[in-house]
Amino acid sequence: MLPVEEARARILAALSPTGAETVALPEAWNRVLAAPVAARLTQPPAALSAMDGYALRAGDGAAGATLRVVGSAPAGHPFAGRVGPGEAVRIFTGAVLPEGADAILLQEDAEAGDGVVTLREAVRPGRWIRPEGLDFRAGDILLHPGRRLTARDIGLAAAANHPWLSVHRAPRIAILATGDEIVLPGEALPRGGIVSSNAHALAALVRAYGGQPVLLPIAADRVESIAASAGAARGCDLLVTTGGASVGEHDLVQKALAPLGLAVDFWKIAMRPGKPLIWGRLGETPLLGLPGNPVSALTCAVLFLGPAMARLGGLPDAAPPFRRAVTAAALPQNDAREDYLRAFVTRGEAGQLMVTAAQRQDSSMLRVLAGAEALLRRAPHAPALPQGETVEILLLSELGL
Ligand SMILES: Nc1nc2c(c(=O)[nH]1)N[C@H]1C(S)=C(S)[C@@H](COP(=O)(O)OP(=O)(O)OC[C@H]3O[C@@H](n4cnc5c(N)ncnc54)[C@H](O)[C@@H]3O)O[C@H]1N2
Ligand code: MOO
Repeated sequence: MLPVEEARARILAALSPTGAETVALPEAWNRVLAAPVAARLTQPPAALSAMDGYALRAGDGAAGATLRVVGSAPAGHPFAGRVGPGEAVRIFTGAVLPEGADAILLQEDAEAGDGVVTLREAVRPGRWIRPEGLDFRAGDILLHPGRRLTARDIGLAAAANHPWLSVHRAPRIAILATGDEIVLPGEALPRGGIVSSNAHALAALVRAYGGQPVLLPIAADRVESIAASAGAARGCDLLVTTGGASVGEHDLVQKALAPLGLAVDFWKIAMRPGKPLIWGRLGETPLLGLPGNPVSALTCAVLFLGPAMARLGGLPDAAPPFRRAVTAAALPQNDAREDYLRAFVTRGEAGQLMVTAAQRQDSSMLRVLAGAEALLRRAPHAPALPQGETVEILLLSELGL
């Protein structure tokens, strides 16, 4: 069986980023930038006052001096003249510094008279002046491709005079749940019926990873039914199936899709939960076949679908963000499969992450998964560990899950 790392590498090697589309700035939040954002102007475009007060020549700025006020410069209305010796211009925050001036007297340090102003404090040259280009200059590259855009980035792009941005198209991920026993939440349940949680959980996960989920009709455990539903995935960037991945004669995903041109790259990996993972291509569409057990499906989604979506979405780093944590309870020896334990996380006295594996690890138990804060990685053949040892975890909240 294939090691987890190798399985992920093969998945990533088969995928390339989606094309670019242009979106208006408010739509660009959380999208991945596809082209560099260069400043279209210099910011600030000229030297500006950072305070309300008076613009003057620093040489005139001794405490006790009285200057003639020759004009006013509100923001957006630059003073047309020049500040000469013995003169000052009333100025406001964000206004262009008038020619000739090189210092600002704070309003709080000024005594305004009739057409004059007296300095209560000396001024310092350059104080309270934002020089031209303090933040950026025209042509500076402010944001690089591959960046997931934050609210701060949107502000920066707006300040640089970009009304639209070029971003990667959000990956379209088709989700196909299979199984005779599967019904949609809220439907009448036949005897032996199971409510399909996988499709909904996966759709939410796809959203959390910045993709667009496309929910296909549930397929029964019949070759024609699976083939018909899967056909609707054409045009998507990836088809994810759940269920029917294992070895039973009702586990039909591969059998149903083979006549449609399914080329399997690998099936079965050395991982728990998630052993019967399928990776291949259905015609043009990459296919990730997840196991039906809900915890297996979601754990595989974290370890393989998340990275696959990062690659499709144009992010430079697709590896899951493992963190170090300290065991708060002992762990047993592991077998040959890389194990991902549902685990609870607290903070130790020094702020370190402390992790405890849940007692029950059955791959059907969604309540345990929903209550867990992390997946705790156990390498193949990892030895038993006492309390206080370092392990690797994936923090589910950090993944937006
Ligand atoms: N003899 C063997 N049996 C099994 C093996 C094996 O190696 N030899 N592998 C086991 C492992 S590991 C897993 S994981 C499961 C995976 O099986 P399938 O992918 O074929 O999944 P199903 O059999 O269709 O379903 C398994 C389980 O999950 C429930 N399920 C399915 N779809 C959904 C859904 N959309 N929402 C919620 N729950 C779902 C289904 O009812 C089953 O209970 O195989 C083991 N067997
Ligand atoms: O690998 Mo299965 O996912 O053990 O439950």
